[in-house]
Amino acid sequence: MLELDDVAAGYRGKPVVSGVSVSIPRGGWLAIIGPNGAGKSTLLKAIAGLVPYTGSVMWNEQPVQNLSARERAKAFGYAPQAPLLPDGLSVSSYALLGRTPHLGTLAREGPRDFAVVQQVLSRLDLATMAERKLRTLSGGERQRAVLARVLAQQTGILLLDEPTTGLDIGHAQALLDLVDRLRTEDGTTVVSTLHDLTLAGQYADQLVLLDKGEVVATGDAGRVLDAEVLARHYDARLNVLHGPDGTPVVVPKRR
Ligand SMILES: Nc1ncnc2c1ncn2[C@@H]1O[C@H](COP(=O)(O)OP(=O)(O)OP(=O)(O)O)[C@@H](O)[C@H]1O
Repeated sequence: MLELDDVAAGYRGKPVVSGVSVSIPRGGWLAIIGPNGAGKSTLLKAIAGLVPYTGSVMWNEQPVQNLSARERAKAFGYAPQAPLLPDGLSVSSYALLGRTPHLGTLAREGPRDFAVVQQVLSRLDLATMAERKLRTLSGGERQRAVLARVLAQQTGILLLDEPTTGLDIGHAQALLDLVDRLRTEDGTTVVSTLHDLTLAGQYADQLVLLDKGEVVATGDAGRVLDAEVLARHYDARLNVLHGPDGTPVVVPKRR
């Protein structure tokens, strides 16, 4: 269980997000949605321990501040929105970095580590470019390499900042399906920001809508993806239709 209670976070002592309280059960998926600048990435970074916060973040009933660096790296896998990549590294060497928290002091990677990396690369459609340098990849391929490193980390919680940015619809679906499988098979807990509201509703079982740093709606997709609520907070013209299984489909309306 990941529990946030009255979390506020920001920069140089000035909060940009506040009053966030939410519980995500093991294997749950929380999508943080909201307009640009609402504070989504900041909230994710606070959970990852990368920006200071007030309030509490508990993992399995323990404050995460009490975790050692290694425990934290085993518990939290964080994929930032636009990471700086070591361009000269190959895709497989980069993904192998995700195994670091699992190695003993001074220990080298073993067969299991290589097997995990190989499996993740193949699931992300990167197996054929395992030996390519990161600088030679396309934008979407680089994005998938970042996710490969985080997935190879095999953490209890995945914190994914806009994981589908730059991915075509097929690769976006493959990635989200893979993450979904990890949570159902391994009980991985997922917190992700997502701009694609339809995908957020399809994959997450809980959504938090942030606007100007505050939670303005929370609950399942049927509740949060409400046309009037979204139009107001995104300042957008849109309709919410419903797919055959009842999931909301958010459609922009041209003037
Ligand atoms: N390092 C920083 N120092 C100061 N202010 C920052 C910093 N990073 C973000 N901010 C500000 O905090 C606010 C929230 O930013 P954040 O990146 O969390 O928003 P977001 O909801 O993820 O936006 P987007 O959808 O555009 O990615 C914005 O006003 C942003 O300008």
